[in-house]
Amino acid sequence: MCNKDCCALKTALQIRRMKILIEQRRQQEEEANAKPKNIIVTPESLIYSYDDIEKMAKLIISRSETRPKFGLVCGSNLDTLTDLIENPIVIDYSDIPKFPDCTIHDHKGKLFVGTLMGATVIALQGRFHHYEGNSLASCSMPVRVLKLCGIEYMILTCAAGAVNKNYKVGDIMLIKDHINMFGWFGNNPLNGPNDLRFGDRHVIMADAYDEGLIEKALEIGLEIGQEDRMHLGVYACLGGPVYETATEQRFLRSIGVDAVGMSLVQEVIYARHCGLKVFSFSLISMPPIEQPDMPESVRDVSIHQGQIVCMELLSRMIYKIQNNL
Ligand SMILES: O=P(O)(O)O[C@@H]1C[C@H](O)[C@@H](CO)O1
Ligand code: HPA
Repeated sequence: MCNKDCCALKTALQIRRMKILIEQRRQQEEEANAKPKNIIVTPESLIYSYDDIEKMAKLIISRSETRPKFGLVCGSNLDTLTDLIENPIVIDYSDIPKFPDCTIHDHKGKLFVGTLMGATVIALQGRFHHYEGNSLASCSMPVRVLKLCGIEYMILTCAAGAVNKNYKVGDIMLIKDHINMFGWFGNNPLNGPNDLRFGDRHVIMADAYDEGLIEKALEIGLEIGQEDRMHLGVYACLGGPVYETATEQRFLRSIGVDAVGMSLVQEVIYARHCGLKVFSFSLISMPPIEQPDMPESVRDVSIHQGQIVCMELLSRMIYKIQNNL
């Protein structure tokens, strides 16, 4: 299913050609970086320097005895994912120099370092959203910190509203692709001078969501008998904090979007820029606009059931990856 759905344009040949082009441009970029800059907008990429990121990473890994393999960002309604982490060391964001504050419900501003299914995991209980007043580079900065901590896999989660009429509250959407509305209008966390220590100037996004990891997640859905609750879909990031209008939702549906949210894609961009493998899923927290809204108590129960499935999915994913299953 994945091969068919996961982008017709993603042929191996096309990606290889793009990689050759990127390699050719690396040298030009090194030369260009050495020249004085003539920058007309405040560049996102200058907000955190490599040194800033390295200092944060050193502080975090000094608290861990083993090398972390997995990074996790817990979305809204998904802070309970950190309950899976054994013997965690917990660091307040306020103790990490230059980390912004979390200002919204469910995002507690705590970083966990610990073990999950035998692997060392660094989990962020709280992300930064653009609508809170953060630049996109600040929103995605933690991904670079985790990269310098040594992780290989970036697991990104979020709450989302259903656009696909077959989705229900409490369902899980495995993200196979996204539409980056910010990017359409020239707003990208990579805007500005590129630091080659993180990655190349241009980033291929046609294979952003790792197909092998999606396959594993689909297998897990079957193993735990939750395949009806689990979907494979396309996420669109709007700016928030307002929810989309009915017309916006119909428009999103018409262009192939299955769920809509206010985050995640900028983190995926940073993760792919620095070569991390990405696995992402959304917990559906709002029904599509055409479905009648449900009483709060019913919605809470459905979300709670979804949270439990997300916990099972996460721990089995880590187990499978860790044991090459
Ligand atoms: O961090 P995520 O994307 O999970 O949070 C979403 C976006 C809003 O902050 C909130 C809306 O319900 O959930
Ligand atoms: O319904 C939604 N719409 C947009 N963003 C969201 N984030 C959580 N739920 C939603």
